[in-house]
Amino acid sequence: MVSNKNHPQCIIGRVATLSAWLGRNSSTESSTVRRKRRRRTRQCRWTACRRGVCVQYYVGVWCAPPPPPPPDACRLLSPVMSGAGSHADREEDYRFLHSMLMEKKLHLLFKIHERLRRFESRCPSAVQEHAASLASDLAKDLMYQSQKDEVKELVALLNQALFKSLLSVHDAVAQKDFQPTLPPIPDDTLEEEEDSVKLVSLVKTKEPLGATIKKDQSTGAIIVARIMQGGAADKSGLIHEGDELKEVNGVSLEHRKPKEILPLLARSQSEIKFKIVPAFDRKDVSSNKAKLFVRALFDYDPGEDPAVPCKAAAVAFKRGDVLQVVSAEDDVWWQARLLRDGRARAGLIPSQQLQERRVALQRPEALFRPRREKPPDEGQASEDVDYGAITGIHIGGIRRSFRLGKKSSLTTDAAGSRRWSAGMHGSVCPPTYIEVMPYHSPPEDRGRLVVLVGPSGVGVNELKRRLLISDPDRYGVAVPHTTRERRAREAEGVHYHFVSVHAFEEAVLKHKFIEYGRHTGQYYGTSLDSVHQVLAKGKVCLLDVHPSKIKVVYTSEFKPHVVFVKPPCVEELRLTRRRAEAPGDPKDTNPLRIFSDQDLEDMGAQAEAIDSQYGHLFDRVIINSDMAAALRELRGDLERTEGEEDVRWVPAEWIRSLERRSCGRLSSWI
Ligand SMILES: Nc1ncnc2c1ncn2[C@@H]1O[C@H](COP(=O)(O)OP(=O)(O)OP(=O)(O)O)[C@@H](O)[C@H]1O
Repeated sequence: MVSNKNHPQCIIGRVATLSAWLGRNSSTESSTVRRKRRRRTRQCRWTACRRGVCVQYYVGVWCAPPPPPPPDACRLLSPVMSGAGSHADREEDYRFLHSMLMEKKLHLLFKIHERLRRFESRCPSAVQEHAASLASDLAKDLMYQSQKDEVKELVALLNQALFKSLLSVHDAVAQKDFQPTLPPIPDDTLEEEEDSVKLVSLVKTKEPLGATIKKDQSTGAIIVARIMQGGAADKSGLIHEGDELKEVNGVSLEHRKPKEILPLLARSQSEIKFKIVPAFDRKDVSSNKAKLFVRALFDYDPGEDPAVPCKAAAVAFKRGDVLQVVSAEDDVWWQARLLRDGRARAGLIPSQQLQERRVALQRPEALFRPRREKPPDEGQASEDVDYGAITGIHIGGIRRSFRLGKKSSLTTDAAGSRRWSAGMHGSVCPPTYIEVMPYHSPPEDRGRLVVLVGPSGVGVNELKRRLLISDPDRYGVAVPHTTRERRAREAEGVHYHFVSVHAFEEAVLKHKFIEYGRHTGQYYGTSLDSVHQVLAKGKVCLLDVHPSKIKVVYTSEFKPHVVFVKPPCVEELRLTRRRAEAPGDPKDTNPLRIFSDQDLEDMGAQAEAIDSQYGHLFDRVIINSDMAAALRELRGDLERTEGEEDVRWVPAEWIRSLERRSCGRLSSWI
């Protein structure tokens, strides 16, 4: 709100004359005057009309036409370059000079310089430095003078908090009142050997300072170790990492330990004064504000971390949380904001490197063993229960999944862990962070892949079946392939794709299956093509797979929504599952699925193993205690994610699948 000296007409000028305008119809102003006024005024005004009376309020700056631009400094670079060729002896020198002078940042600097020069030449100065008090006086005067609606409206406007803030900002700028006034520097402040001491005075608020300090082991000096981005120290722009703190509120910090300094800060009332020796080679971190978003693949509680430099400055998070990394400069501790927290202030989190080291120290050796590929017969298929007629609708693909068999003999803890570690690790990368980006699915993108995973017997099939019945137009399942004979009432492409052994094995070799297995000498499998067919109909394709197969469809092409169906605690399982009925045809030869105590315990153990190894891929966890409630939750979740209100954080690799290099820093991990 600064105006040009030659045209000193700013808001205060207008407000001061408003009382004289009241009651005057705007039509009394000549159209030429109005035109001129409009031309000179930036487009920030509003009009109040009451009973034919029109009052115009102007907010803004009256500007003079801009002076002619000075010669473009960027254009000067071309002749410099063409002349440089003859002076540069070596091709290498010329190329260096060329890249330096043609650097985009250099050109931007020139542009900024030119703009500043142009602005400076206008000598802007405020015509009124006390707009806020003037407006407040005016409001008081008007309040008792007239009962007209226009007067009341003007008084209301002048009393608006936003308007008052605007005027006080104007006054602060006009008075160049940008910082609290510092007391004069005492004569004895500068010791002889210190030629560069800075006195910083910060107004104390409830907000923490947002900085950590440490003692330099070699010199004993107290050094600013970290400045949290968005914190009070960062916003002040006056304290930087590496600065040496000499005094706090006049108290010397010599021979003091960092923990003795905190009480000094706490003791100060309205202002904290620092005497600082600025860091010699301070890096400019302001240009380095990263826009890196990551999803945490582990839980982190600073309270439990003895190595964190400052627990209060650290951020606690849960696996699956999205964090914005604002500084990854430090190899050990990054600074990040927790998105669900909504706070602007960043805190410390372990860097990817640190977390990898920690995991490597903790992980049992078994996890580093090379992965053993299982032959398809080994536990991949357990049984095949045919589809059934569900309330009159034949729905293909309802079957017991090829997930690890519930009748597996691998039920002991040791066997269970062997099973998970051997078959489910796609990689030996330790889980740290995965780079993610926000993704809004386009409204026309109706087809969607939903992957359901869970331990055997938890109810994945039952949930899928009920979801299909609830809305067969919206949901679909991939029709599986089999090499067994077609039975009566079975239709090709509806219940199964019946193919020869040769065709099946050829498809296996061409990696056309998401998963496949053998049962009683026959192949069964779910192909990528059959998923495509469901999606092509604009339906949500429900796919239940063994968790180790998520990675086959965890691609930018499918962008699946992964739901983990989790069992409740064993006591609750006992109550709800003891005599659970099997899905499908009630005339089925095995209508009841009987769960022994051991089965229920195994289910819980499997769920834990799946969760710990694949949890980072889950978009949603649904606990299937009461079937109706779980179904409601699943439907609600799918409907919500189909809508536009939820932003999905998907692996950056999906979004930038064409620019693989960009993910080099944080490789995605499955
Ligand atoms: N919340 C529940 N309450 C009671 N019974 C349930 C519940 N959820 C599932 N069941 C029952 O548990 C049995 C197993 O369910 P389902 O076949 O859906 O499991 P699954 O996870 O698909 O197992 P698998 O992969 O081994 O086929 C079924 O008889 C089903 O009716």
